[in-house]
Amino acid sequence: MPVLTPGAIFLLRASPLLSLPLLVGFGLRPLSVSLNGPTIPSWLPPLLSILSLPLYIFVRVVLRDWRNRRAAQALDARLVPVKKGKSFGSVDLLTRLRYNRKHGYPADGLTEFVQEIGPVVNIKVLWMDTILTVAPEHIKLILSTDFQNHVKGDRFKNGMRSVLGTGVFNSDGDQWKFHRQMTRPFFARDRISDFDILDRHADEVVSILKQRNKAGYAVDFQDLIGRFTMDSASEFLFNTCVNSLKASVPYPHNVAFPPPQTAAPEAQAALKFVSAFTLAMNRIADREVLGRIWPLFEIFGDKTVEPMRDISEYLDPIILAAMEKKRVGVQKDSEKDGGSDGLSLLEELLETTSDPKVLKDEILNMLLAGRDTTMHTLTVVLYFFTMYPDVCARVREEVLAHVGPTRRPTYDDIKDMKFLRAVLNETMRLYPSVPFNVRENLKATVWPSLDPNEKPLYIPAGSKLPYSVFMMHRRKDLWGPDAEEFSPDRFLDERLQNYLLKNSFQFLPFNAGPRICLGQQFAYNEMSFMIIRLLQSFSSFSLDEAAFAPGALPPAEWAACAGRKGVERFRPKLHLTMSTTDGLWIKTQDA
Ligand code: HEM
Repeated sequence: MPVLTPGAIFLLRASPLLSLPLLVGFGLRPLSVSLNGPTIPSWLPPLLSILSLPLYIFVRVVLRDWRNRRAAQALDARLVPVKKGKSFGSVDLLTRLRYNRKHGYPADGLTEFVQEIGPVVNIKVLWMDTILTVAPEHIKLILSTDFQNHVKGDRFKNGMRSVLGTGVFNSDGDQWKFHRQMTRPFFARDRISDFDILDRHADEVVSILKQRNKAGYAVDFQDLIGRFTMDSASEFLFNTCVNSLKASVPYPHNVAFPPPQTAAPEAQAALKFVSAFTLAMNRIADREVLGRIWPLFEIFGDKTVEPMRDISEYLDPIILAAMEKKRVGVQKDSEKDGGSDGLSLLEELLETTSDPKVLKDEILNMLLAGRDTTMHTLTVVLYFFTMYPDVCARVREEVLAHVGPTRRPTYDDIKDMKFLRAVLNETMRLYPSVPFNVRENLKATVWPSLDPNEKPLYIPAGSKLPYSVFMMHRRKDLWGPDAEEFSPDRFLDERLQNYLLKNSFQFLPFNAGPRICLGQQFAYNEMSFMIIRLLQSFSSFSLDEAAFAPGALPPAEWAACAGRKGVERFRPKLHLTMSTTDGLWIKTQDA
C-alpha cells in the first residue's frame, strides 16, 4: 500500500487553511448572485483569494501578540526582547542562520544577536516565537526546577520519529519514564567499568595508527575513533560488534595511488550500516533546523526511508536472534562469559519487553547517544593535543605516573587522574558534543529577569525554547576574561572556586536534571581509557594540514576573527551533535 509522504501529510493537514482563500474568493460571486446583491467584478475573487490567507495570518498574529502582552502585564512581566530581521517576516534571519550553520563557525549570527539583545532573545521568524537562552538561570528552570513544564514536544519528536521512534531521546512524560527506567540498570558501575571490550578495540586503533605511521600516511582520527566508539557501543549494547575497525581506513585525498585494500564482506556490511546510521542522523538533524515546515522539503518522499532500510537490514536479524534465544531459553552469550552482570543492553531490555519495535528504537537511541558524542570529544581532545603539546606532555606524564607505559588502566586509575579529567572537561566546555538543544513549554510561564532593574520575562505556552550550552560555556562574565582560551587548569586552580563553583549550572556538557545523560560515567571511562592507551603508545601528535581535503580547513578570513574562531585549525560542524568537517588528519610520534 502506498504510504503518504511527510509533505503530503503536512499539506493534507493544512488543507482547511489553504482552501480558505479559494472559498472566500470564489464563493463570494455566486453568493452575491443568489442573494440578488451587487455584481462582483471578475477580478475581485482571485484578488480576495490571494489576500485572504495573509490577512488571516495577520489577524491571528496580531491577536496572539495582543493576548501575550496582556498576559504579561497581568503577571507584571514583560515580553522577551525580539531580534528583528530586515525582510518581511524576518525571513532573512532564517536564511542567514541556515547559511552560517552550513558554512560558518558554530553560533555565528546567534553570538551577534546575543551581543546586541542580551542572553535571552526572541528570534521571531515568520511571526513565530523562538526564544533562545544562554543563561544558566533559565537553563536550570528548563532542565530541573520546572522540568515538568518543559518537554521535547511534538514538533521536535515528529521530525525525529522515523529514525528514533519513541526511544528514550524522543519521548516525554510516562513514555520517557518507561524508557529511562528500562535502560538505567545497564549503566550500573560494574557494567561500565568492565574494560575488556574497550581494551580490544583500543588495541586495534593503536595498531592502525602505528601501521599508517610506519608507511608515512596521515590518518583521519575522527573516522578512526568513530569506528572505535561504534564497535565498542555495539558490543556493549547488543553483544555483536559492528567490526567497523576491520574495514579499510581511508587514505588522505592527496595520496595519488593509495595501496590496494581488501576488506572482509562483514566489514563492508559494517561500513554500509555505519554510513546509513550517519545519514539517518544527519537527515533528522536537517529537519530540526528547518523547524515546523520540514515536511515541505520531503513532499516526494521521506528522506530517512533509504538509510533506515539499510539500518534495519543489519539490526533486525540481530534483534530477532536475541528474541528467539530468549524464547527458547538458550543461555545468554554474555552469561556464559561473565555472569548476568555482563548482560548487553539488548539482553537487559528483553527482560522487560519483547516488542521488536521498542527494542530497535532503544538500541538506535543508545547508538546515537553513545557513538557520536564520545567520537567528537575524543577527536577534539586529540586536536588540542596537536595544538598544545605542553598539555599533551602533562597528560602523558600523569598517565606514566599512574599506569605506567603498558599496564591496562583500571577504574581507580582513571578516577585518580585529575589533569586528564580537567582536559576532558575543558574540551567539552569549548566544544560540547550537544551544543544546542531545545524544549517546549506546556504552560505559559515567567522567567526571572537577568537585569534586576527590569521586570521578569513572560514566556507564552508552546514557545520553541532553544538553549545553547556552547554559547553559555564561553560567556566571559561566567568564566572570566580567558573564557575563549583552552586552559584545562581552570578546572583545578582558583578559577574553579571563582567561577564554576559559584554556579554549577554554567557547565552542562551532559545536560542536567531528570534527563541528565545516562551514559556520563561510561563516557568518562571510555574516553579516558582510550586516551591513556594512546599516550602509552605515542609521545605526541601533529596535524597534517596537507591531508585535509580542499575546503576542510578554516577559511583564511577566520584568522582575523576574535576568540577561538580566529585560532582554530579545524572546522567544527553542527548536526544533532557536533563533528569535524571532513575529519581530523593527524600523524603520530611513537613513544
Ligand atoms: C562525551 C560523551 C557524551 C556527552 C557529551 C553526552 C551528552 C548528553 C546530553 C547533552 C544529553 C541530553 C540530550 C537531550 O536532552 O536532548 C544526553 C542524554 C543521554 N545520553 Fe549522553 N552523552 C555522552 C555519552 C553518552 C553515552 C556513551 C551514552 C550511552 C551509551 C549516553 C546515553 C545517554 C542517554 C540514554 C541519554 C538520554 C537521557 C534521557 O533523555 O533521559 N550518553 N547525553
